[in-house]
Amino acid sequence: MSYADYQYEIYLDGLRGVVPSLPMAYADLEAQAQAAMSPSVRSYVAGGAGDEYTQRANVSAFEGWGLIPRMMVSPTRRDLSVDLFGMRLATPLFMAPVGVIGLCAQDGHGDLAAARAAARTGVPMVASTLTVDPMEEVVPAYGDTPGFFQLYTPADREVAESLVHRAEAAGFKGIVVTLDTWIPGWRPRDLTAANFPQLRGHCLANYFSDPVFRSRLAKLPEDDPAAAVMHWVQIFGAPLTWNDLPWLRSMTELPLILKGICHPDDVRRAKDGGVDGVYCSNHGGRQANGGLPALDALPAVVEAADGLPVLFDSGVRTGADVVKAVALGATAVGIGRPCAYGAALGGTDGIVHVLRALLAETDLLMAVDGYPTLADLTPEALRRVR
Ligand SMILES: Cc1cc2nc3c(=O)[nH]c(=O)nc-3n(C[C@H](O)[C@H](O)[C@H](O)COP(=O)(O)O)c2cc1C
Ligand SMILES: O=C(O)C(=O)c1ccccc1
Repeated sequence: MSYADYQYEIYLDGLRGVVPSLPMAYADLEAQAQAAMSPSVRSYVAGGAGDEYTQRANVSAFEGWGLIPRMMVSPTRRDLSVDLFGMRLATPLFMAPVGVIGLCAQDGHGDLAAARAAARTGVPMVASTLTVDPMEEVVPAYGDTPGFFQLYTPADREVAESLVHRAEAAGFKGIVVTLDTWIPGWRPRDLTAANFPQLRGHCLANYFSDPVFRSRLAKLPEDDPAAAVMHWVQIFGAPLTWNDLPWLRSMTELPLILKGICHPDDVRRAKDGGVDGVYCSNHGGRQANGGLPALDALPAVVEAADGLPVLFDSGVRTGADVVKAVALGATAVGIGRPCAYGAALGGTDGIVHVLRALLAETDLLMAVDGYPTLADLTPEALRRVR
């Protein structure tokens, strides 16, 4: 069995007259999923900051590199597995944290859909702080696949500590602290519709179920949801400084990963502060417009990380993108919007399809181009084409 076998499965189904019900090309996935979403979920998921230049550049940056084919390697068996924080993962993929993926699934439980997709594929999910279902209900659906908890660090430190301790107790295998979103970026699509899902009370289950958060309220969220949302607004974001890293580090013995790191100096400070990994990302161009595509930030981040694991996301749409990110030094590659679109079209099955298609294409590229293991994918395998 290899990931490439997904294509034989599809062609053999075709002999029985069965054609795939889910899209094969990313452009079709995106178009069909956006059509299936409500206008408010669509603008939130599909949109980004400003005129979305950076969001588009994240995707087109991959076209700036070409993989050089190698022949006579006979890569009949490929190895896509990676070591991450002492765990052996079957593939380099993970599901990037997507708050509101919960709302993307037609049944309104997209976090559980993603968790079940993790169980079925072995691709870990990084669960957002912003989920429809509380973390204690998400983790059991992971099966044997490890999962990670993404923390938006609340200004109320005791709430932050409570969330992290719950994440540990729930069984997550690492904490990803997102640094680039203590305040939302300027998002014209959402502003046009005056639409921000969390303000309407969506995806706040981790807060509303939190004993410390609840202890701060005059009336419980069940009795006065509007007041609970307003309290959430007040504590949601804390603009952290490097002086806060010792506190973050002290909160957990689980692997600690900082998300949103794009500058080599920030990598060095993170390393000095004892993190276990850095996560190079510009939040899919949702936060700051006009910046460097995340892929272009990756090589310097990898160099400064000097052996520390580097997670990467922003703009990954195809197997070729996965191969290029790995060749530029990513230890693991995060899939964001494509999973949300998979959830919109087919819940768990839709996400599983998106992940299997990405893995099949990655595996086939390694086969056709003669790179049997991820370790063979180095910067020398790539050439800048523009
Ligand atoms: C709808 C949506 C919600 C997101 N929510 C979160 C979140 O809760 N926490 C977080 O760290 N990143 C969040 N992200 C950012 C993703 O983790 C990831 O960085 C981004 O999706 C990568 O860009 P791409 O999807 O265009 O590849 C979100 C992204 C999207 C599209
Ligand atoms: O939409 C996002 O990307 C996101 O993660 C977020 C969450 C809360 C406030 C602002 C942005």
